[in-house]
Amino acid sequence: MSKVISVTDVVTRFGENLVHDHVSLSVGEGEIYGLLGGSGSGKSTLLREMIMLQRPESGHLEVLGYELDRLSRDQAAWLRRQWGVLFQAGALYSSLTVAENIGITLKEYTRLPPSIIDEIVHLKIAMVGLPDHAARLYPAQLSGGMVKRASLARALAMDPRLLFLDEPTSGLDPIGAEAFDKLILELREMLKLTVVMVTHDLDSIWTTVDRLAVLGEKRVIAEGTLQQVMQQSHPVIRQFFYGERGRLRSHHGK
Ligand SMILES: Nc1ncnc2c1ncn2[C@@H]1O[C@H](COP(=O)(O)OP(=O)(O)OP(=O)(O)O)[C@@H](O)[C@H]1O
Repeated sequence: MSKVISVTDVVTRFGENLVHDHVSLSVGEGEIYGLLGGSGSGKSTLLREMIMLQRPESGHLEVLGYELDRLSRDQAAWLRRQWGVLFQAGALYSSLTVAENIGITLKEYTRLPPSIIDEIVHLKIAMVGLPDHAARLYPAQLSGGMVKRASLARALAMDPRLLFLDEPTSGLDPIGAEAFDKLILELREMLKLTVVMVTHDLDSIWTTVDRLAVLGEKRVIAEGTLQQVMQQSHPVIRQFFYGERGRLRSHHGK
């Protein structure tokens, strides 16, 4: 499997706070890759580094064959259009309708006529399982699950090859979270996406993730398939998957 993201020896520091101390991992094409770890272990920061919102102090990140610290402006602009991002809070513009939120990047980055943009917007709305009338609603008129789906539709507006998700199921009830996981799996199949997902939702990990890295103690404690990672005896991993009582913390099998 070819690599689409390589993180090599990344060191990240905020003032005195050393967050990553030589973190390395790689994401293969077409994978749903989970970034796991306790609160403050640097998952979101690593995701932000992958999408060029932040730079590490040292080390290398390579995405789709490009080293992120050696890009021309044109290459950086091209690369930014190869991914869609779903941030934790959804981050839709509250003064725009769902359709306007989804169409905004198409308006900005393409010269497509409004009628075609409108068609694409409605296609994306259908793709994420929202009813067509949701196009006319404002974010405040949506349920939590609908906000996630509308944000996902916006992330998919430019037909990205990569999708970055930061805690996609947080704030959803178990049924909503399960439906969202199913949607991610369907979209990966349909659109041949590679997905990087920050999560600590165990059910989500069981059902969606192909490979994962567990961050802890400022580094990658384990990387591999769920089976490979669960075989590790590191206390952080035992605690994460087996909890205080040493019993497996999820009922779902993959
Ligand atoms: N912009 C910033 N300035 C200063 N410190 C930061 C900044 N961003 C993150 N940090 C710190 O870096 C550490 C890692 O934060 P990060 O949000 O990446 O962790 P996380 O694993 O995603 O945590 P959570 O699961 O709680 O979201 C934390 O100690 C945080 O306070």
